[in-house]
Amino acid sequence: MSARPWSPTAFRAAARTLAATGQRIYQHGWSPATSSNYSMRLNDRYCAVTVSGRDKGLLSEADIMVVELANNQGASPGKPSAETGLHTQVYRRHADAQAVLHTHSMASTVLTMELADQKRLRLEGYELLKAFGGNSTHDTVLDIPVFENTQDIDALARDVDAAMDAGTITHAYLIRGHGVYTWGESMAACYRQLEALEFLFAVEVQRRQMRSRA
Ligand SMILES: CSCCC(=O)C(=O)COP(=O)(O)O
Ligand SMILES: [Zn+2]
Repeated sequence: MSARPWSPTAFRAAARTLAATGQRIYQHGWSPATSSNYSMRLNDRYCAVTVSGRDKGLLSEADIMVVELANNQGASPGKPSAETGLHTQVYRRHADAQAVLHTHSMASTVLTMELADQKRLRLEGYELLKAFGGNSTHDTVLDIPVFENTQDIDALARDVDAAMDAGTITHAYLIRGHGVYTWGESMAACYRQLEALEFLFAVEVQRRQMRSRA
């Protein structure tokens, strides 16, 4: 019987998965300069999350720690991601969420800055929209809300929660000039969504460039 309120075996497995996933994401160029954070649920009270400021290209199991979902406090050694509150908001809200990924790609950064003061990005008509849970056709629309960037993560988490109350967030949200958050019922599902999002963001950037040159 573990003395801790989470299973050490589950923590080690999550840490391995997070380290491997982080390295994979870094290879795509979506987590430059120590940016981004990743997490996995351990149980209904705790998640494993990246330690703040770690190089994601070198991410190892030692860069993962435990935080309590109710209060964002560390429950194992380390300083949790500065954006932990955006991960715990998802786990508190969605009992079926098992993984949360946040990246800082070139495409999400350019796109959200180019969207100026628009409050959402509309993705429409793409076959890859079928990578998102619940979609079985390209003939659909995915609206991704864009929040203004802020250093007040508690306030941003409250705004995201309110948008979820209003039903305007389904699979992901963007933060202007910053990046994207997405979540899933497994790390595989979450990663698939992230990969689809990053691909479609890059497509949208390229389409805008082509239009501006025409
Ligand atoms: C150098 S990136 C600025 C902070 C940020 O947006 C981020 O994603 C990484 O923060 P963390 O505390 O998780 O390292
Ligand atoms: Zn960030």
